[in-house]
Amino acid sequence: MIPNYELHDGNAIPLLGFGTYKLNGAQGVISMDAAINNGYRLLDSAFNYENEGAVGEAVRRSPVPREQLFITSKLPGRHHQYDEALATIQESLYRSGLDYFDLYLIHWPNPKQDHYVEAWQALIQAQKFGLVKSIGVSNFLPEHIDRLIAETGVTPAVDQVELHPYWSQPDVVRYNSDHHILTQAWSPLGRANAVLQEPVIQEIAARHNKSVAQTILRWELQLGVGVIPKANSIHHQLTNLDIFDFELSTDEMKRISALDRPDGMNKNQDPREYEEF
Ligand SMILES: NC(=O)C1=CN([C@@H]2O[C@H](COP(=O)(O)OP(=O)(O)OC[C@H]3O[C@@H](n4cnc5c(N)ncnc54)[C@H](OP(=O)(O)O)[C@@H]3O)[C@@H](O)[C@H]2O)C=CC1
Ligand SMILES: O=C(O)C(=O)[C@@H](O)[C@H](O)C(=O)CO
Repeated sequence: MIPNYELHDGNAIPLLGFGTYKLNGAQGVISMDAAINNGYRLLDSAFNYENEGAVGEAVRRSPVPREQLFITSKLPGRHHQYDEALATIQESLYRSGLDYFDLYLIHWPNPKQDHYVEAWQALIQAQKFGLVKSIGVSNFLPEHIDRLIAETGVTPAVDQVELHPYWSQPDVVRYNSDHHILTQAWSPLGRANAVLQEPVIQEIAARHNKSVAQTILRWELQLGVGVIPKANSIHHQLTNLDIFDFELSTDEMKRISALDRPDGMNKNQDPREYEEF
């Protein structure tokens, strides 16, 4: 039901996945388990979410074979130095109880700290060791990716960035597409902020008999972007999957894209400045 995208390394990734930020502990496992039962195959986690153990437990509880699931985790900023990065990827695996991740990302470039190139070298090595199948980055701008390619010769397979109608980053999406890097949208629903009350999208959604959230996710897919909405609510989980039976027109796509605004970032986490450890 969910289409895959073929990454430049030959691996396939579902274009719609399940975000797990803030899904922790037993309730987190229940929510992730429900998501898999409802049809999601990709779970997006991170070392810093402190829920890699819950992700692993949901995978083990699921009747879906491990090889049909796609599990992502991410390297935190405090462990960018090469040896620490490799040990952290191993620690992520121990926490999850999994043998490998399908995708591992550098969570933030932290350009002031300036160790993201050696973090990338560690991800390249982890892929060679078989700890991770695909490697990528998150919150990287073209200038950061240019440097990774220039200094290592290896292009990330994925760039996971903030993307929703108020912050659609067309330059990043174009750069990634030109380099066969899949852009994946985090907070694709703007973390349920005012965008869900946006009149332009309400009008377009009503025309298609869909919700605003479904219309936004559809707009993102038609931009060529993967999406990982988080939903604890079962109703949200199900409706977010139901976005493959309608299509937005070119004009509707343009009207939603026109909502982009200079102050549209949700929490002012500009990767040029923001550092997360
Ligand atoms: N790489 C990075 O730096 C980052 C990555 N991420 C990843 O991206 C994922 C998604 O982003 P996130 O920040 O969680 O925000 P989302 O944009 O996915 O929004 C989640 C919120 O939207 C609500 N929601 C979900 N579906 C619907 C719907 N159909 N209608 C109305 N409301 C809905 C959820 O409610 P409820 O839960 O109650 O159902 C929740 O409050 C994260 O979980 C994480 O995996 C996020 C931030 C940064
Ligand atoms: O959720 C993530 O992946 C993050 O990187 C965090 O920055 C998150 O966006 C957050 O809101 C932390 O306060």
